Amino acid sequence: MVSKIKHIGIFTSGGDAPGMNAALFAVAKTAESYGIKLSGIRRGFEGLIDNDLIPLNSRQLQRIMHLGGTLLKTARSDRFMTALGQQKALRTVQKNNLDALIAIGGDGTFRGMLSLANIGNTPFIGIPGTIDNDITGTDYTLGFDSAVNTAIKCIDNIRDTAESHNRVFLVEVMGRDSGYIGIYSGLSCGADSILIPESDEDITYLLNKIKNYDSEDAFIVVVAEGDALRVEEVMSQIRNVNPHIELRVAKLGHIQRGGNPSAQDRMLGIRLGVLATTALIEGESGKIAGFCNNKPSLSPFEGLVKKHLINTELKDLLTLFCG
Ligand SMILES: Nc1ncnc2c1ncn2[C@@H]1O[C@H](COP(=O)(O)OP(=O)(O)OP(=O)(O)O)[C@@H](O)[C@H]1O
Ligand SMILES: O=P(O)(O)OC[C@H]1O[C@](O)(CO)[C@@H](O)[C@@H]1O
Repeated sequence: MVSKIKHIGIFTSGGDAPGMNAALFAVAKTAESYGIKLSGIRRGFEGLIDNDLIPLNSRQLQRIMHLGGTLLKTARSDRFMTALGQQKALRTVQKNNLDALIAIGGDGTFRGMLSLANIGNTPFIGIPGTIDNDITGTDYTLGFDSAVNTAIKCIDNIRDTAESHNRVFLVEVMGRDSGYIGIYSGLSCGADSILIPESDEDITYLLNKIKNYDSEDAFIVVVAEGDALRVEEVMSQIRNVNPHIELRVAKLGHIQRGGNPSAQDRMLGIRLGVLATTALIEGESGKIAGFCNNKPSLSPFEGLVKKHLINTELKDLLTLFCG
């Protein structure tokens, strides 16, 4: 197939996520197979504003596709939130004769791409890359599985010490507005309680369970960072209902965003990279590449909303195991 696209620009934006390098590798490999030039834009929208481009090839990416982070670096760009920043970004696209763009990031990145689309007409496709798994149009985002695996390792370690001391532990996991890391890691570690932004009943379950708690067993509470009740507030509510227990807090933080991607994220990066590049070549634009029910899917950016809802099956699991 002869494509009108001769030169693609690609960048990573928002929080880094394990698997981004695998996706870059797959885009490079696919582009090369069609004789398309690939340029990497460094530091997300910041690099687009500053005309910070580097050539990319699959050989160089093959050697680092197993690493976490992103070769292209990433950023949260306040300058791109302004009309001036967006104009400068568009000039970079024109100056470098970029025929199409691929953005790897979260929902903020995709909102940014929509702003760019409003002032220019460069075709673009998004690859969902965020550990939060808070995007519609795909069952899983790049980096989520690795982040959950990292959180699980940490919580397992915490259980060892909690069991030894008969302690109650509050473990805060990441997820700016999303409880996906919380519910997956909590269920996988046998947590006694899981607090997520998508549930209102979870704190009631927790307080009911813990008010008369008097046991030699550890008691693990996983709290999503985005939950309406912050860890400190949860701690004080627990102390109010049961002042006798020994309580400790562990915030896992950015540990969850680093590390080599899991097999699942490497494969997802490869699949999404190929899907996004071939979609552009076939004339698609304004879509997010994803996998739904294990099948490739392209969803329009316009319909994109943050995936706030935890489905009924997961909610039922939460009630069964933590209710
Ligand atoms: N409404 C918007 N208009 C224009 N640009 C935006 C908009 N929202 C976000 N952006 C741009 O996209 C960048 C990335 O967004 P954000 O920081 O929300 O991360 P993200 O892509 O959602 O990833 P993560 O889920 O890892 O946080 C922002 O720093 C900003 O430059
Ligand atoms: O690294 P930063 O900019 O502090 O962002 C932290 C946020 O990014 C995320 O890790 C998503 O990338 C959220 O879970 C978290 O709230």
